[in-house]
Amino acid sequence: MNKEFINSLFLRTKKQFIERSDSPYFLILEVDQGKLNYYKINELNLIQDRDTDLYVSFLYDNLKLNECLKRLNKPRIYIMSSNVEIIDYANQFFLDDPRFKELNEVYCGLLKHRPYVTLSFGMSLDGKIATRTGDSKYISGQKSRTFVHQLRNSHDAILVGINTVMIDHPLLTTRLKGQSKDPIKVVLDSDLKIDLNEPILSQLNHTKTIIFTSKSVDFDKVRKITEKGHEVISLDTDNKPLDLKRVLQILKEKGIHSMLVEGGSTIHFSFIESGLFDRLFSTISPIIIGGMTAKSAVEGVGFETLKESCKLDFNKVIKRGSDYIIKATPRKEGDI
Ligand SMILES: NC(=O)C1=CN([C@@H]2O[C@H](COP(=O)(O)OP(=O)(O)OC[C@H]3O[C@@H](n4cnc5c(N)ncnc54)[C@H](OP(=O)(O)O)[C@@H]3O)[C@@H](O)[C@H]2O)C=CC1
Ligand SMILES: Nc1c(N[C@@H]2O[C@H](COP(=O)(O)O)[C@@H](O)[C@H]2O)[nH]c(=O)[nH]c1=O
Repeated sequence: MNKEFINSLFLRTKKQFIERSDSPYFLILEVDQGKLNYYKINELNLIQDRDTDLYVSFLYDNLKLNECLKRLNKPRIYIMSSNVEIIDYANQFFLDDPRFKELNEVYCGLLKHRPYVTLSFGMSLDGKIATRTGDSKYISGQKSRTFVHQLRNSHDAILVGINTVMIDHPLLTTRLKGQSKDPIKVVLDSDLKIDLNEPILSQLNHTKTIIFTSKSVDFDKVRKITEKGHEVISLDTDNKPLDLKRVLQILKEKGIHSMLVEGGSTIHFSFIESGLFDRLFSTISPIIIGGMTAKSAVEGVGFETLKESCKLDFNKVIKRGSDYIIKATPRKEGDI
């Protein structure tokens, strides 16, 4: 794909994207051998890039998208939008259509130099994500956990911090009825503390795990991990915490376009503080955990003043079983 071409398109339309509340999306089709089969180009005013096999169209409604996709034969599809609802819709559409499931070459996301980042956590009514002893499985009820597995299914990767791995020993797989896809697992672990017997490093796991570390780590351990089929990426510094921008950039270069961040509290704060997320799902369950030392959903050092705090918009409240899932997105500058 010609990134420069796409970037220039994005820049040209940025103003329009931001100003319209029903922001349009554009569809980029990379088509087999330059042929658009069974498809009337004029219908969507497709623009063709001279140097590549890319066709671009600006779309305003989902119906047209359905029509267009049904007629195409083996396209690679990139749907870009500044509107997360559209991304959700498009993800849903492709997941429901077996033809596109097979293609597995669909990218729905924002045009950025990093993956599209979704934060998700399950907390008690009093904002705790674990008890003081670290017991956390599970705070969320069965139905909201299914929702989280749907999120896992629709993201390319899932990221957690090393403490979560060491305390929870998670699987981080997608467990849904019927066909589903496991995300690539990503762990931030500066000192490579991860135990080789962790479930996410077991060979029974289908997708690989990428561990980000700092420069000085035990190379023998790195070898053992890579022999199991996983990857260790050492950032060229011993600075702590690991540089999230760099981590995200590397993941994007590896073809990871969307990433779910599932904790814990320290990781959440890092993403929030640096503004490196696009949406957040907070699942609230009707239980109270209490305890000064029990982890809250977001910790780290926290913001000093309310002025500095992270402002969000509530977009949606979803009821799943006895839980409420709140979807929120970062408030854009200038919003009230
Ligand atoms: N209910 C829920 O939804 C969830 C609950 N949890 C709970 O959260 C708890 C763990 O949370 P917590 O202790 O905060 O630990 P985290 O899982 O957030 O891991 C934090 C560690 O990650 C490493 N790290 C590396 N780079 C970064 C970075 N840029 N930003 C932040 N951390 C980085 C650091 O260790 P180092 O310096 O060694 O690299 C840091 O101490 C567990 O009890 C778990 O059960 C976790 C997830 C979800
Ligand atoms: N406990 C908890 C969550 N925990 C997250 O899920 C991970 C466990 O995944 P798995 O081993 O695949 O089931 C755990 O390490 C943490 O990242 N998430 C939620 O939505 N709600 C919950 O109540």
